[in-house]
Amino acid sequence: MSEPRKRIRVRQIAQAKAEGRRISALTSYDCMTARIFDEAGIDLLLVGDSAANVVFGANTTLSITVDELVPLARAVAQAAPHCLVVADLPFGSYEAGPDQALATSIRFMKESGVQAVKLEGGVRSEAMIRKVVDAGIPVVGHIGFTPQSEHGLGGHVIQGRGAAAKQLMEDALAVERAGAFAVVLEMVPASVAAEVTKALTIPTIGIGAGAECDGQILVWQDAFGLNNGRLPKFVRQFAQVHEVLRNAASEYREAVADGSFPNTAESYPDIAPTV
Ligand SMILES: Nc1nc(=O)c2c([nH]1)NC[C@@H]1CN(c3ccc(C(=O)N[C@@H](CCC(=O)O)C(=O)O)cc3)CN21
Ligand SMILES: CC(C)C(=O)C(=O)O
Ligand SMILES: [Mg+2]
Repeated sequence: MSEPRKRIRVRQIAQAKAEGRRISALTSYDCMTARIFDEAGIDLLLVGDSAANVVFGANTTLSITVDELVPLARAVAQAAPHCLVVADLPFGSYEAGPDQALATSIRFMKESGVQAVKLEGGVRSEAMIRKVVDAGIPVVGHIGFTPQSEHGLGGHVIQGRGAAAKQLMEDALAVERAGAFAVVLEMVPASVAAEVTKALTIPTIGIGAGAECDGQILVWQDAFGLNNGRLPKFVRQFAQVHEVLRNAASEYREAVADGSFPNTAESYPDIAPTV
């Protein structure tokens, strides 16, 4: 008999890099997808502030609040017993300083049951990461294109190209030095991400950062084709869920319209049949 699958912990994520095993990560925002991705053996689930876009319909991630993200994080943490579950700290919930970062992280740990938090920024966020880590809360960093600063960065701009590679490396080293157990690299040239991955002892998890990162993450609605809008270049569609759901909804509508749903088996008789 095989041993029951245990929850993946920060230690196993670090081990994966040492042993050259790639880390698979996806976003999740609800109990149903969390259960499915857990069953599929995904290592890490991120309750991303991208919920602002793919759950609440906003154009940027800036508007989502801690009060909005905590219940989604609770749903995911509860439904995924084997994945390492990480929650994003929303914009405005940690930048004021280490004390704010810790207070928000403690809220996520107490109220949602996630096992780690993620926050954006390298050198500029070093003190915040250190404070949270020192309280015993595992932290994932996030550098390169950081969506919460998209207005400052001037849109969805590739980071770390040419001379900017040096700053990206400094950000990566700052995140590692501060005690983060992993770092997301978003929208950076593959060659630069490869250099950063080699320079760090903690795993890099790429999104638009090439194949040489220690792991990959995608927003699930992009990866599985629920989102059929314009997708970033780094997305591969592994399924077409939008079509599956639209066809199912059309069939349901037709069955209701022509009276074929519900049939007798889907209805209650007045008196239960005797066996
Ligand atoms: N659905 C979704 N997927 C994501 O990957 C994602 C979010 N939402 N929300 C938070 C951030 C924002 N991210 C984004 C959003 C858009 C582009 C994008 O459109 N990129 C274009 C080029 C830039 C442009 O023209 O705006 C590309 O083709 O890669 C990239 C990353 C990544 N994250
Ligand atoms: C795309 C990932 C890394 C993210 O931060 C999010 O989904 O919010
Ligand atoms: Mg995010």
